Amino acid sequence: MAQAEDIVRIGLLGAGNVGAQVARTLVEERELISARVGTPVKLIGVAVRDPEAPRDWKIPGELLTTDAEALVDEADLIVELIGGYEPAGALIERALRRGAAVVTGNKALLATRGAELDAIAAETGAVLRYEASVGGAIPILRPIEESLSGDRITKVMGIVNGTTNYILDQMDTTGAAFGDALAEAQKLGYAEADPTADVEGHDAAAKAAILGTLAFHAPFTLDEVYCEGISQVTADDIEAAAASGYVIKLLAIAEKHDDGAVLRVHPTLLPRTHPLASVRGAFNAVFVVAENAGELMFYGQGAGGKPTSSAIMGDVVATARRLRASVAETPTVPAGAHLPALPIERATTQYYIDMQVADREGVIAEIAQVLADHHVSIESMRQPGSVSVEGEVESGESLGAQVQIVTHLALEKDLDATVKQLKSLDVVKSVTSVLRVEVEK
Ligand SMILES: NC(=O)c1ccc[n+]([C@@H]2O[C@H](COP(=O)([O-])OP(=O)(O)OC[C@H]3O[C@@H](n4cnc5c(N)ncnc54)[C@H](O)[C@@H]3O)[C@@H](O)[C@H]2O)c1
Ligand SMILES: N[C@@H](CCO)C(=O)O
Ligand code: NA
Repeated sequence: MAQAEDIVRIGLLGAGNVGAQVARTLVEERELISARVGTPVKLIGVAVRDPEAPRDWKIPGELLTTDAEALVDEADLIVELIGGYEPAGALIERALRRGAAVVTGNKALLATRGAELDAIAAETGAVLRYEASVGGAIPILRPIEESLSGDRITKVMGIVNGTTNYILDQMDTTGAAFGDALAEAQKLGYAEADPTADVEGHDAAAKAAILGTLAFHAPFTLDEVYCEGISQVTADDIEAAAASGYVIKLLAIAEKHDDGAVLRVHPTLLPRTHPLASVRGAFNAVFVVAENAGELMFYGQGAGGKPTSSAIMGDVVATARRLRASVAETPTVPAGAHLPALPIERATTQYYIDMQVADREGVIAEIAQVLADHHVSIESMRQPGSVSVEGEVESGESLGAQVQIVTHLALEKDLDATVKQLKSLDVVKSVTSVLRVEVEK
């Protein structure tokens, strides 16, 4: 596309939370960005759905258009910030097919059609970059793709959704109600257009698929990620966790095994001393473990218009430099690469089990035996004291007691079988919650 000393013509699709900030930077900081690229850059148009809509930054009227396709056909570099599958997917494909570069933050699309879009880009020699899609402002994809390209990554684990971290943090620290905390996260520009994607873990799962793909050099898709969101996490769970010295976080984990990889997203208990436990508000943090590098931690603002625009602009500068230099890129995921996604039953982690049990002798021994029978060993056990069951208690009936167990590392398959058998015991009235625990990084 652009030749040396040419102007790099940039087309922006979407001017919402992130897009408006990107437009502002491209207009107000045009000289700086051009100097960083080494070639003049120019924002030639901003495709929007409604030119009259109020925005966080007022875009000059002459840049606004509702004809996204025409803009795609004219620009050297397209920044896609509409989000969702369509029309974003078709517009990105259209740009790549004509060899134009694309910068996007669209994790939902990348986690479903990433390999296909990469293949189109490879075919036409177009550049496709998406640093903003994971961890907002945090430089995480480029370090994985470039800085760690001479090492073997074995695990990536982190807090990658700002909205849910904000909600859990507010519930934990201020006792805010779930709905109020979500409304605030939406107001602050952290949430997806449909916040179900955040709350049910789909956004984090898309990010897990992207992280796994780049870390393990093989394609993984959203539907290969085991996913549990935070809608089942109650204020009682958070309180019980706090009483035992834990905090609940939604973690995304991609773990390499000899014969594949387990990718999973679920609420997780972390000891308050764990580095990820202190990640507050909409901040994100990602641990990367590599054979030679050991443990690395990346931390920063994971959501919000301005922070995310920083990652978009980094990709814009890097891409515009590439257009100018016309250097071919070696793909991070080689054509034909394949690594099986393993089922959640293959995951190994620690577990927290909270139960209401009969308050009588021998109960603990009976429970311990069930765990032992399934090769699940106990790290710690608490009995926060007898608690009353709700409603009327007839005289002579036992009140029941609470038992909280944290296991050592166990296989998910064994844990499932353990919980199933515990539920069938007469002495176990109910298993109130089962949560995975990460004690180690
Ligand atoms: N907000 C964040 O913190 C954040 C962080 C990282 C990545 N992202 C991703 O960036 C993208 C944009 O996020 P956002 O928060 O800015 O979303 P947003 O909903 O605020 O903005 C999207 C904009 O696109 C517009 N739009 C919809 N259809 C259009 C069309 N056909 N043509 C032109 N414009 C159209 C909408 O009117 C809206 O203004 C999404 O893919 C999101 O997942 C967002
Ligand atoms: N909705 C996303 C935006 C950042 O990708 C989040 O809350 O993390
Ligand atoms: Na990022």
